[in-house]
Amino acid sequence: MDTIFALASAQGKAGVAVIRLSGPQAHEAAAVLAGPGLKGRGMHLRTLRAPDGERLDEGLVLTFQAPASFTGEDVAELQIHGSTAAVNAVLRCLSELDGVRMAEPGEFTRRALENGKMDLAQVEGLADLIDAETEAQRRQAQAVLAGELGQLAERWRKDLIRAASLLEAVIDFADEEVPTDVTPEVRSLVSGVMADLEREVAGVRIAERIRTGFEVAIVGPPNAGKSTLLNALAGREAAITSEYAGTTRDVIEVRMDLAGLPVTLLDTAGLRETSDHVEGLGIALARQRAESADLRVFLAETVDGLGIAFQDGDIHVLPKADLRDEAGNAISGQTGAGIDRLISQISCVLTERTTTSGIATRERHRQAMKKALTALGEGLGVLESGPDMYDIAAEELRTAIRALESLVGRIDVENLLDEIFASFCLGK
Ligand SMILES: Nc1nc2c(ncn2[C@@H]2O[C@H](COP(=O)(O)OP(=O)(O)OP(=O)(O)O)[C@@H](O)[C@H]2O)c(=O)[nH]1
Ligand SMILES: [K+]
Ligand SMILES: [Mg+2]
Repeated sequence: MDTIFALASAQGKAGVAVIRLSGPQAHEAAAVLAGPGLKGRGMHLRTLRAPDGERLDEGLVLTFQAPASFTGEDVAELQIHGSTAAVNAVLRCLSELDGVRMAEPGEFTRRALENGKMDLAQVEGLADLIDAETEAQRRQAQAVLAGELGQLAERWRKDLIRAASLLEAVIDFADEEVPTDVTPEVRSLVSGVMADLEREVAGVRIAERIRTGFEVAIVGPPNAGKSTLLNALAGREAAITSEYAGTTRDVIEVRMDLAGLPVTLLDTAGLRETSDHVEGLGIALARQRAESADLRVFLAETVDGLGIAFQDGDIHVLPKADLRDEAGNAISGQTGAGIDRLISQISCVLTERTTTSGIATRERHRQAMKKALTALGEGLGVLESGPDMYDIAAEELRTAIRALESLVGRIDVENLLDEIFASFCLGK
C-alpha cells in the first residue's frame, strides 16, 4: 500500500496550511522532514527541513496511529504556514521520497471507506458537507455524515432478515406439522419497513432540493419591475433594467442564501402577446422555467391571463408600491418596500416543505429504496398464496435486503466509487 500525501486545506494564502499523509510510511516520511521521534499519537512543534538540511518552515506535526485515524491508517498532518511557496517546497520534498506519492482526489476518504471508518452514505454526506453553503445544507449533510441513513438501513435489514428467516423455517419444516402461522408477523415486519421506505422515497425530492437549491421564479407582465426586484433581492445588479417593456429575454439566475435555504432566483421575460420573434422565444422560455420552478412570485396586478398556472404555495405581490396610495400587498424593488416580507414569505413556504424531507438525500438512495419497495410488494403478494409460495416470497425479501445494503455500500458499489470520488477535491 502506497503512502499518499496532499494539501488538505485550500490552495492560496492563509494563516495555516495542512498537509496530510496517510499510509504505512506516513510517520517515517514526516520524520524525514521533521526529525525522528514521531511514533504513536501526538503533537510536536518542529522545524521542517529538506534532506540537505535547508529550513523549509516551522510547524506542528500531528501523528495518528492506525486504526485510530480518519483513514484507518497511520496518518501524519503537517500544519505549516499558509504560504504557497512553503507548501510547494514541503510537497516537493515529500514527492521525492520512495514509496510516497501524491494522493488522487478523494483518496483519503476512499481509504477511510475501505477500512470501514465510514459507510458509502457517510462518504456522500462528507462530500455534501464540504459543498454546503447554507444552514439547511449543513444540517442535512451532518445527519448523513453521522451515519443516520446507515442506522436506518440496518434496522430495516434486521426486520427483513427476521421475516425471511421465519419463512425459511416454515420451508425447512415443509413435511412436518408447522406449529404456528408465521404470516402475521412477516406481514407486519414487511409492512413496517415498506411504510418507512415510502416516507423516505417521498422525502428524497425535497432533500435533493436542499442539496442543490430551490428554484424561485419571478414572473409578471413587462415593466412590472421584475428585474429591479431580482437585483434588490440579490443585492447587486445581476439583471439589466430599463423603462423599455421587453428588456429581459434570457432567464437570469442568481444563487443566494435565503434565510438559511439555498435558493436560485430566476428573473424572466415579461409575459405578453408579442410579434417580436426573439421576445417570443424569451417568453416561451420564461413560461417553461416558471412552470418547473419550485415556487413562483407573481409580480402583477392579477395572476390571471399570464399563461402560467398559480400553484399551491405561490406568492402574489403587486408592483411598484411607491406609486400606490395603498401599499398593502405591494412591493418595490426600487424603494425596498415589502422586500423583507417577501423574503420571509418565500422562506416560510420552502421551510414548510423541508419538513417532509427524510434522511435519504440522493437519487441513488431513492432508486435503491424503490427497488426494495417493489420486491417487498411482490413478496407480500405471493405470501397470500400459501406456504407453497414461501420460498418465492423469501427470495423477494432477499432482493429487498440486497437493495438496501447498497445504500451503505455493503455490496455492488465498486462502479459507484469512481463517480462519487470524482466530486471530491484533492486532499480529502
Ligand atoms: N416607481 C417605480 N418604478 C420601478 C419600480 N421597479 C422598477 N421600476 C421601473 O420600472 C421600469 C421597468 O423595470 P424592470 O425592472 O426593467 O422591469 P421588468 O419587469 O424586469 O421588465 P421586463 O424585463 O421588460 O419585463 C424601470 O424603468 C424601473 O426603473 C418600483 O418599485 N417603483
Ligand atoms: K423593462
Ligand atoms: Mg426584466
